[in-house]
Parts: sequence; structure tokens; C-alpha cells
Amino acid sequence: MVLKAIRFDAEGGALQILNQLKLPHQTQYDDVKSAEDGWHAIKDMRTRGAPAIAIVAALSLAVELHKETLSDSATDVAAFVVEKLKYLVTSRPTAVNLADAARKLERVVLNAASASGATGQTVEKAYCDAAAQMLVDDVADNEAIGQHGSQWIANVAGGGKVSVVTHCNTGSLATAGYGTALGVIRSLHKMGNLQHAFCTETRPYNQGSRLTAFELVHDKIPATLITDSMASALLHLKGKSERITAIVVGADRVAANGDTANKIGTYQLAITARFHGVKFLVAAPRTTIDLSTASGAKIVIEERPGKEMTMIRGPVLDGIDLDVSQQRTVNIAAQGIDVWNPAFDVTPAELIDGIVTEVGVVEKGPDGKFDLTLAMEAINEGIKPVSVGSP
Ligand SMILES: CSC[C@H]1O[C@H](OP(=O)(O)O)[C@H](O)[C@@H]1O
Repeated sequence: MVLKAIRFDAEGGALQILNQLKLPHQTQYDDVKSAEDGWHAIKDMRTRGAPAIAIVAALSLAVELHKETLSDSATDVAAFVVEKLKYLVTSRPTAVNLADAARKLERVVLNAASASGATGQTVEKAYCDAAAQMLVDDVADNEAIGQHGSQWIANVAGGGKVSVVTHCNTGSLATAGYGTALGVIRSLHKMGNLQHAFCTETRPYNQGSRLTAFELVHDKIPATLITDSMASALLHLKGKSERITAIVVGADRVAANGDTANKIGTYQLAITARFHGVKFLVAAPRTTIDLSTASGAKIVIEERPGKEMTMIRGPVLDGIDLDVSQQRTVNIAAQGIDVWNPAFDVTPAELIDGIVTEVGVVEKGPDGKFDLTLAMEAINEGIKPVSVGSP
């Protein structure tokens, strides 16, 4: 079974998302029938992952448009789409993919509406076709990221099998398929270069223990789950013996200088990687790079409700049997304690050794800075890595 976070039937105009609050014990697909359904699915984190939320948002509006002919007027349909895209972007603030997709789709509908002979139907079709194409493009981008990132890590190791650490979930459950950082791990495994993958549980949503571990077990990739707090001890005690060569993570927004917003806990992984001489690689499609944001200081960090940290959800332990058909939440914190629950943190560019996108790996130049315009201007045809691997 291929793990699919998003199920879209373009002909029938039907969209379903795999409810990730239920994984790994329950596989439940929720229908998304409108932009409002899409907004709530993203806000609730029933679907999550920077690329996936952009795609689900776009497709949620496509299924709404598919339901009924809104108007024969191209201008009216374009105005409706632009308004709905503005609404969808408010669901989660940190991942730039959503805003990037909205900007591109707005351009699609405005161009379609200004074409000669444009009608409401031609604008609707232009939007729906562009939204559906995002599913295809994302998988192709991720496979290319996997190719470049795995080659870079193999080059760094100078041959032989390598082990890597990853954080959060950046696989098929966070994208349209294959994944970004987890796509790099999949490619290392496919190349026969992976000795072992270590995934962190990634409190408080537990993307690692519930989602990444689920994907790694599903793909039969040799892997071990650790708590977030074990990462430094792992590098210290097992770094050499396990040939841990890199920590590879995803991204929600990469600023123009390379500062990267990603799941909370990423920053401290970068610190410990640098301390232990392990490479730190960010893996993300170019839709995650935001040249209009100068540095990480300008990135809005989403704060989630405190109860998402203090209330853990899981199957009912009935005696010695796990009743996975039932879910319950348990409060694991002292009543009355205040909670700070940022969903992301920012890793400064100086702690990042490479940023791999679908067009290759960008490393810092002689000035010690990233020049991401190189990646943004590169075209996909005849993909040439911008640079691979340190000597
Ligand atoms: C390829 S997913 C990128 C990114 O999104 C995740 O955040 P969330 O689970 O809150 O949507 C995580 O930060 C991943 O690294």
C-alpha cells in the first residue's frame, strides 16, 4: 500500500485527506468538500506538512468550484478564487508554501480571466488544472531532492554506508508523496547507502513517533526512534560507530539568507550537529524558499494551543490490550501550569551546511553566505546540482 496523505479525484471533484491525528493506529480519510473544510483540516493539523497544506488548500477550493458553476463571468469567478485563496492562507502562518501557492494560483486565474473569450468556466478550469498539477510537481520535486540530497550525504561520507538523523515528519504524509528529508533517506536506502535512520519523536504532536516511524516501518527502512532529548547523546555515544554523517530536516520557510524555520527542536539539533562535527542539511522544494523574507528574524512562528502539549491522545489501554478503536486524551501536566507551545523554531544559516532543493544542493560561498537566487533561477530541465558534497 502506498502511503497517501491526499486523495484527489479530478474527474469527480472529490478530495480526501488522511486524518493524521488518528495515525498510526487508525487509518481514516476525511472528506474535504470546500475551502472551509480545507481551512479547518489544516488548522486542526488533520493534514500537515508545508507542501501538503499548500496542496490541500488549493484542491479544497478546486472541489468547491467543481460542485457548481459559480458564474458565467470570468471576472466574478476570478474574484471569488482570489478571496478564497486569501482566506485559506490564514489557516497557518509559518509555512510559506501555502502563500506561495496562493500567489501563483491567483496569477493563473487573473491571466485566464484576461484572456480573450474568457468565461467563468474557462477560469474555473484554469484554476483546477493548476491546482491538480501541484500534486504531480511535488512528487517530482521530492524525488529530485532525494537524488541530490542522498548524493551529497554520500559524498560527504566519502564512500560506505551512512547513518542519518531526521526530525518531525517530512515524508509522504507531509507532501504529495516520497517526501523531502525523508525522501533523502528513502533515496539513500534505495542506493544501498543507508546504514541506519534515527528519527526523533518530535514532541508535542509526535510527528516522528506517530508518522515518520510509521513510514519507515512501512518501507522496511532500518530505523530507530529516539526522544528529542536523546539526540546529543546519540551523536556523542553512537556518532562514530553508526557513521552518523548528517542530520537532515525539512523546512517550512527558508529566508533569503538561508535562516530556516522548521519544526520546534530543529535549532537544537543544528547546535548539537555542529558541536559533534555532523553535517546539517535542510531539504525542501523551492516553493519553501522565501526570498522576500530577508532573515529568520522576520518569520512569523505559529504558536499552538497549550493543550496540544499537555493533553496526549492515544488508543485506550484496556488491561493489557490496546483498544485502537477508541481514542482518549490524558493530561500529562500539572493543572494550572502555564505553557509555551511554538510549533517551529528558526535555525540560523551559519549552522546549516547545505540546502537541497529539486535543482541541487546550495552550499555557502567563500563569503560564508548562501546565495539562494542561484537555486530560484535554476530551471528544472537538465537538473544540475548547484554543488554536491563537501570535499
Ligand atoms: C515536508 S514537511 C515540512 C515541515 O512541516 C512540518 O510542520 P507541521 O507538521 O507542523 O506541518 C515540519 O516542520 C516539517 O519539517
